[in-house]
Amino acid sequence: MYSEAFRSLDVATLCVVAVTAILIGFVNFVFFRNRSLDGPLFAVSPQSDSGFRSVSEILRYTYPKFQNRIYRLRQHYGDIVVIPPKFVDALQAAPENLLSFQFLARERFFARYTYLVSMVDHPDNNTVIKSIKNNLNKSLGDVLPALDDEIEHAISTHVGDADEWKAIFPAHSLLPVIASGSGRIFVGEELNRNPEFLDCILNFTIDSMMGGEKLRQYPSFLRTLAQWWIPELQRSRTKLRKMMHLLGPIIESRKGNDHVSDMLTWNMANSPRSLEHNLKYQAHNQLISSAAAIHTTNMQLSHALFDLAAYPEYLEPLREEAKTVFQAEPNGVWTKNGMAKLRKLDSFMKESQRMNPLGLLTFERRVMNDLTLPDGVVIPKGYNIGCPTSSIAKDDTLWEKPFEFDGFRFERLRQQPGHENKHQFVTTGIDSLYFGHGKHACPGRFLADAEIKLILMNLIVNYDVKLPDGTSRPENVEMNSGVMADPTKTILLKRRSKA
Ligand code: HEM
Repeated sequence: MYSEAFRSLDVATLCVVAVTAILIGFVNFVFFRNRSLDGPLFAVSPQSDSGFRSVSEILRYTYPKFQNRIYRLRQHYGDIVVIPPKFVDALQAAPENLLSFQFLARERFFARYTYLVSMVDHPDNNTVIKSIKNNLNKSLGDVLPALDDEIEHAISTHVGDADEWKAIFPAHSLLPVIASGSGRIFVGEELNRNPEFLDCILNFTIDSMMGGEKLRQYPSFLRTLAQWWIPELQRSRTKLRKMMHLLGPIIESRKGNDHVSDMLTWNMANSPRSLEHNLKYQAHNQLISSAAAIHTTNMQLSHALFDLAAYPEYLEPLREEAKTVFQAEPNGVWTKNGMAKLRKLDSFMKESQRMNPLGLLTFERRVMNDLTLPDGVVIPKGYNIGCPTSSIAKDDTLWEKPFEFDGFRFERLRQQPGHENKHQFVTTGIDSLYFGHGKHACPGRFLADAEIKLILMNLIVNYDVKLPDGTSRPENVEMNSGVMADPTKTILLKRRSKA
C-alpha cells in the first residue's frame, strides 16, 4: 500500500518532502536540543599546554569563582551545567518530568545495549529502588548477622592467612568480599556461594561498562548494529542468560512462598504484577543491583584501606572501639544499635570519603523541561546538570584544614549539642553530596555503610595494616569525573596473634 502511494508521487514532490524533513531535523537540533545557555564553557584539553588537563583541574579553578552562577563543563560524557551547591536544596525534590536521574543514567550508559539501567520504561519500574528503600533498609538490622557471617567467610577465603606481612591490592583483593556480602543479601547463602553467580554479579558491570565505552566510539546510528560485535557486550548478554539459568529454579520454588528475606523475594513482590515471575526481568534486577552496589562500595572501601595503612595511628583507637562496642552486644552478634555506636569508625570512613569522593561531580540530572533556578536563570530542556562534590569537600569555609586527613573530624563535630545525628557516613546534604542528595540520594548507602564497617572491623581487629616500606598513600587515579583508588598499589596485612 505504501509503495503504491510513493509511486504516485513525482520525484520533485519527494525532493521537497525530503528537504523539509532534513530542515525540520536541523531546526529541532539547533533550536530545541541545544538551546543556547549563557555562561562560560570550560573544557578538558589534555593535549594543550595552556588548557585544563582534567575535570578536577577545572573544578579547582572554577569553584571559588562560581559560587553564585552556573557554567558549562565539557568532558568525556558531554556537557554538564555545573550548578552552585546553594541551589541543590531547591532542586533536590524536583519531579522526574523536570529533572531526571534515570534518563541521564540510561543515556550515559547506553542502557538499551549495556543493560546497565532498568530496561523497562514503565512508570512502575522502580522495583529495585522500592526493594532497597522499603524492604532492605528496614530489615538491615535483621540481615546483619548473615552479612557478618558471609564477610568473615569471604575474608578467610580471599585474604586468608597472613602470618607474615602479606601484600594485597585493596581495589582487587576485597572485591569478592564485597560481592559475597551483597550477594548474600541479594539471593541468600546457597546461590551466593556458587562461583557462577559470583562471576555474574562481579563481571557483568565491568563488561557492560567497557562495552559501553566501545559503543561510545560509534556514531549513534550505528550503535544498534555495533552492539552485536563488541565482545564485552556479548559477554554481558551471556551473563544475563546465565543469571536467568541460575535463578529459574529458585523463582519456581518461591512462587507463593515469600518467607525468604532477600532482594529476590522483595523484587518479585515489588515488580509490576505482569513481571513478578518474569525470569529475564528478575535476572536483570539482580544484575543492576550488583552494578549499583559492588564496585562503588569496593572503591570506597579501598580508599579507606589506603588511609588506614597511611595513618596507622588510627588503628588502635578503632580496634578499641570495635572491641568495646561488640562486647556490649547482647547475643554476640552485631545489631543495628551496636553498629550505630561505632562513631570513630563512622567518622574515619566519612573523612576518607571526604578526601576521596568517588565522583568529582554528583547530583547529576537531565533537564527534562526548561528549569528555572532560584536566581531566575533558565536552563533549557536537554542539558545535564551536576554539582561539584569534590570541591565542596575541600571548601575551607566549611571544613577546618580541608586538605589534612583528620580521621576523627566528624566524631568531634557530632559532639556539638544538636549535631549528634549529623555528619554520619550516610548523611547527605549540600555539604555532603557523595551519595547525591534528595529524591535520588543513593538508597543503598545504608548497606554500603554496614558492609564497609564489618569488613574494616574484621581487618582492624584481626590484622596489623601498613603501607609497603618507603611508600606513602597512593595518589588517586582520576578517570573523567571518577576517582579511583590506584588498582596497581598494595597495602600490607599481618595477622595479629589472638589475645
Ligand atoms: C559507597 C558506595 C556507594 C556510593 C558512593 C554510591 C553513590 C551513589 C550516587 C552518587 C548516586 C546518585 C544519587 C543522586 O544523584 O542523588 C547513587 C544512586 C543509587 N545507588 Fe548508590 N552508591 C553506593 C552504594 C550503593 C549500594 C550498595 C546500592 C544497592 C544496594 C546502591 C544503589 C543505588 C541505586 C539503586 C541508585 C539510584 C537511586 C535512584 O534512582 O533514585 N548504591 N549511588
